[in-house]
Amino acid sequence: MASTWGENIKLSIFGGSHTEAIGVVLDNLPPNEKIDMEKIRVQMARRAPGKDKTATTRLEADEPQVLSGLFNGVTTGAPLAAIIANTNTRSKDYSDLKIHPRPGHADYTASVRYDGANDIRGGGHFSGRLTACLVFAGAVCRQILERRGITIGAHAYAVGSAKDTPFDPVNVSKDDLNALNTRFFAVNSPKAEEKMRAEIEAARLDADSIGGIIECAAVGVPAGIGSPMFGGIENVFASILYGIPAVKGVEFGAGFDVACMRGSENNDAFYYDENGLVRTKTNNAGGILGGITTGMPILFRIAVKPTPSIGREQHTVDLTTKTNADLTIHGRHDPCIVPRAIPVAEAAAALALMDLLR
Ligand SMILES: Cc1cc2nc3c(=O)[nH]c(=O)nc-3n(C[C@H](O)[C@H](O)[C@H](O)COP(=O)(O)O)c2cc1C
Ligand SMILES: C=C(O[C@@H]1CC(C(=O)O)=C[C@@H](OP(=O)(O)O)[C@H]1O)C(=O)O
Repeated sequence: MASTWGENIKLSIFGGSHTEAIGVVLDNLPPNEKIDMEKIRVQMARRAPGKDKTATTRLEADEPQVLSGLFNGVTTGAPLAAIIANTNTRSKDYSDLKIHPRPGHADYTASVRYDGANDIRGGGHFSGRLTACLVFAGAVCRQILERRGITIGAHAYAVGSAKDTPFDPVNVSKDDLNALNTRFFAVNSPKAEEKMRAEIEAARLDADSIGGIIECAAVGVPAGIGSPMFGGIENVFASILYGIPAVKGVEFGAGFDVACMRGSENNDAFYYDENGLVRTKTNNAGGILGGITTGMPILFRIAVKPTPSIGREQHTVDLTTKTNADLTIHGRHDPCIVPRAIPVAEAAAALALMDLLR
């Protein structure tokens, strides 16, 4: 499987939702970087399952066990390897799904691709559980990036029809991002969180699920990072963001809205600020021109689909009898993926920047 990523750093993720553990190897990190395990735990806890009514009831400690690459609290330069135990599995919920693939999940395509040998339990290697590994690796990288003046933060931009206050594309600051990037279900406006929780609860009570959008920003990234044609910021970010299960769209800056703008409206006018730095008056470009950073905040949004495993009866097929069938899924699923995926988006951004800066 293509579970290895990165040009300059090498990220490799292994395991399945119900295997003994999942794990991650991250290679070519700079040596002698101090890594605070407590900061890693804060990020892991933001994503961990079993948190509240917006999440799956599967409860996992998500305590990473570092096997190598850290010694006396600093990176050694050797591959950093960690595992995270799977303890609260309930594999019987999945016994029927090899025959009756879940609409919206990877059961059918995985079975075709891997000749039926794929581990179906908990979604196997396709599970959102694997994002615990992304968060671990991202939590390491973001500590290194912080020391280089880079701060990353994200919030729930939308859940169903409930919307949060978006980032100010020009002035989003380190303080704004630091107010978000250690929180569960981070939002700019508490009112928005209330409305989002109501949307999630309504879907849950309806034996259904709901999607949304996560907005993420990185500030302090100097101008001049990234390369044409395929090594640009958009290329590198998109390739890791699409590795997050359930992500179906990625947009940068004004994104798809540019399609209905005129050039005079979309172009971000340059000016020199009081420190002699080139800045732009607007930031429709999301901090990226020609794949290269402008020095303005990098801004992107990801569209997260509604959780495929829902409680309602659905139509599927029986792969053994080759007939149409009905399916009722038994299991513990997130009614909405957005709240738990916020730290995952930040982690992906940290990995992308680490790769681009290395
Ligand atoms: C943090 C996170 C949690 C998820 N939780 C669930 C879940 O509880 N149930 C489910 O069916 N899918 C869940 N997903 C989504 C599926 O893993 C995903 O839809 C599936 O692997 C198919 O991949 P695709 O949606 O990218 O096509 C979750 C994804 C993430 C990132
Ligand atoms: C365990 C996690 O989320 C899981 C992601 C997931 C899926 O299909 O993606 C399905 C569920 O797995 P299970 O049926 O084993 O409970 C979620 O609980 C996690 O994110 O740590």
